[in-house]
Amino acid sequence: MNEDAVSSTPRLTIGDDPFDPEGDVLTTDRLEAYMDEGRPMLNNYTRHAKIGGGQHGEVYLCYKVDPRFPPGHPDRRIPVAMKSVKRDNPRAEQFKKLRTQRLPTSAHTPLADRLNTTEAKIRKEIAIMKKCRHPHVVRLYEVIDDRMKDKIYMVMEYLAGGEVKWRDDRNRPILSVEQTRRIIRDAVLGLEYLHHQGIIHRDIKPANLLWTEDRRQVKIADFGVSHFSYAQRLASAGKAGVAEDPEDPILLDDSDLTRRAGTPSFLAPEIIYEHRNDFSTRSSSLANVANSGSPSSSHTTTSQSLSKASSKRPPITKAIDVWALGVTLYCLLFGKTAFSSDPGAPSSEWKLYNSICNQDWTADETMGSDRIPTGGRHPFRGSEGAPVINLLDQLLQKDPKLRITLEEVKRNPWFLRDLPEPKKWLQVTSPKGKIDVSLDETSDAMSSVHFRWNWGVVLSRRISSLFRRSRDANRDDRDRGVVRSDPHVRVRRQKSNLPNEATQLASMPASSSKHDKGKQRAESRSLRSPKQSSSKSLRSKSIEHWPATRGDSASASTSALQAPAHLAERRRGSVSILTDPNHASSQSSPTSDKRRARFTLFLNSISHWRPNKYSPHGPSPTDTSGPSSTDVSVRPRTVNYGTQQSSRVTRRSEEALRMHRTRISSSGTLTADRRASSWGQGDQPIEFAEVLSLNSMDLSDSEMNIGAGGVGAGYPERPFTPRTPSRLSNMASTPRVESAPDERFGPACFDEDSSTIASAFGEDEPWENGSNMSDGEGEGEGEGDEEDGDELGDDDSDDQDDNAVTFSPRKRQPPTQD
Ligand SMILES: Nc1ncnc2c1ncn2[C@@H]1O[C@H](COP(=O)(O)OP(=O)(O)OP(=O)(O)O)[C@@H](O)[C@H]1O
Repeated sequence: MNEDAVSSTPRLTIGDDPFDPEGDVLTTDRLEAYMDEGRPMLNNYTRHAKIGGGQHGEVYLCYKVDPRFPPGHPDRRIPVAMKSVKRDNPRAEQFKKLRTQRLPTSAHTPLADRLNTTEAKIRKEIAIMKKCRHPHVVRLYEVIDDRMKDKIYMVMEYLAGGEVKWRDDRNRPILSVEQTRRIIRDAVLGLEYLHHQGIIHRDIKPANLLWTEDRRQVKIADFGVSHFSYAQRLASAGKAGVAEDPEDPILLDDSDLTRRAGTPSFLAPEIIYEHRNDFSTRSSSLANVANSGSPSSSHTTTSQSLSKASSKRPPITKAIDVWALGVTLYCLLFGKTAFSSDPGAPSSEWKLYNSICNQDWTADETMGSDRIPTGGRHPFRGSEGAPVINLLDQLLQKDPKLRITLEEVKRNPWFLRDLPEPKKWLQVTSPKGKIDVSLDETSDAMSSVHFRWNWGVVLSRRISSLFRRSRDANRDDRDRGVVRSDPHVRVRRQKSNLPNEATQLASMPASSSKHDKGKQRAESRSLRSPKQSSSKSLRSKSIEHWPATRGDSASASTSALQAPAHLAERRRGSVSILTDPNHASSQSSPTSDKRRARFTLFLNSISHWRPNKYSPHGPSPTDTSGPSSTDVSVRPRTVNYGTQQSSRVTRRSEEALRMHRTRISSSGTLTADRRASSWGQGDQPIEFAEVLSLNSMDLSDSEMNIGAGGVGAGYPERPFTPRTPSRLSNMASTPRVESAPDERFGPACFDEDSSTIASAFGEDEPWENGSNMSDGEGEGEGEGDEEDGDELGDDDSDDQDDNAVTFSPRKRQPPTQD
């Protein structure tokens, strides 16, 4: 390749365009491990240093190689983080045996297999990360899932700055208050986006906030224990914003809720609720203290909330992330966690939880490495520390119902300080403007039959007549327990035992699974008018009142108008037709509802027909008889290394859910009540013992902070050194510090205009890698250094031990991409 050709070659991409906010996550079902010029390769990725290791997996720095560029060209490689997690489930052995029998490779993964231990965990993590496209959330580019291998690989955006460090070895803060504000601002933006997507992170802490290479941004990482809440997504985005996801069964699986997730010091009081004391006496004494010292009013609020919080176990909602964010802010400001056991006393988990539930936090006289005076725990109004202490007070509100929301955090004066245009910033960073699920997208997502509402008027007339003819036939079919499907296939499905439509609308369908009930409850709740909601409030005490009723009343009322059609369609297990709220509200009339219902029936009748989607060799799309019919892997794009022929068997999520229900309800790992109520979506609170198995065991002080991380080694003497050597920095995708302001977001931003504003930093000066920003010397040594023989040597030895991957010595032909 000559110079000119190289310079005109488009920038290297991962997948089609990894930085395209709309870009799909690539799914690759073949893994080839080989040595190329002495380096281990995994498909197109050269593997380098190990940059992290978690409970279940390892994270490696890798480089995507673009063969279009000659060796040595700066665009030939871009860094990525590759996390590998070993499939480790009870069926692993069985799989191995099956593999040796040379069963054909297929992405057709029985759902039951997806719901086991580690594999289920990573699949859920993947499913959640696939939903995320935000400048402050670590981006997933590709999933390499070769069923013949023991590991699943996640290729992610590489955050070269490492995790946020916040304390020195003597527990003193190492970040300035201004730096802290910027970090928290980034985290709030990322978290707000996640919540809007219906995702509860469950493990917010400094160690899960990763710096970009230039340390101008942090991004939220590690979705290993995150939870997708259908109700939350519904509340944030409205019905029109909730497209069914092919990975619903994985996302909605909450068997992990029976395990406590998160890091002890960052757990919200409602998670460890049984550790609360009887607050009635305690709260009054705290209130007295609060009133005696002319404190800011916020403390009184916290104290009063203790007694209220004691009456009943509050639902566990996204507010747990807000609490954890409060603890994170506290860590950054004070160099220690907000709650701990009594100093001097032998530490125990029980004491920590007791402290979280029952004790107030304290504030040092100064905060940050710049030692700004706080004014103590109860500063006078107008004092320098009052705004931030006040914010902490609201974040660390023990009663989740009274806890500040992220929307409110964003309006806090301390939080907004130093932003040039706060109003514009608030406007641009609102996730509500970011997620517009168009009708096209939803119809595409719901069914492989492409249906556009733009054609609706014309089409409706045509298919109304068609429908009239087909309706009776359909009805007959349904009565006989037959579903229309692939033109060549007619199979029986479980016959509904529901008496009639009216009964079904009035109560939850007896034939629908428990799994779906929580979803239905959440939907029907959001469909209620505010008035109806309030009249139901006595009945639904454990339900979180999602902000949709406040902020999205238009879509809520629209949804209410759509309720009959929607419930009718759900009753039949059909695809949902999602409409543009404005469009729908303007057209809502008995006639249009009727028409919509007809469409629903029509789609229901044809939705099982997906021409050319099935492999001729795959199982029947509607064959529900065996485990092989449970594949849910609707994958938008697949790169098939070695062969261009895809033998994917896709299945609509609705079918998958049905399969899933049958399995789950019989296995007993998931109940709607457990899922719904533990996340504030259901009427029946579960026994807390089901969620937590708390053992009061003694932990040392350091153990208590396990996972909190944050110790900056060598602070403050050692200057900050970027983890990625400068030579490689030139190749990194993230722009250098000197870059123009608009580029600061790097290629992962949404668009140029919003990127400047959307930056939590809100200003153009480069991030100061001050001497107090120690990165831990040696931590990144050799990382990413392509010439570093030791590093590769390490990798090699790892590889020899790695029974999941064997790097064959042969040099492989460059793979072809879609
Ligand atoms: N995208 C990334 N860029 C840079 N480093 C990363 C990235 N993802 C993870 N790491 C590093 O790898 C470490 C482990 O990653 P991660 O937390 O995702 O693994 P895990 O198995 O889920 O860990 P844990 O069991 O602690 O939850 C992180 O602490 C971080 O230092």
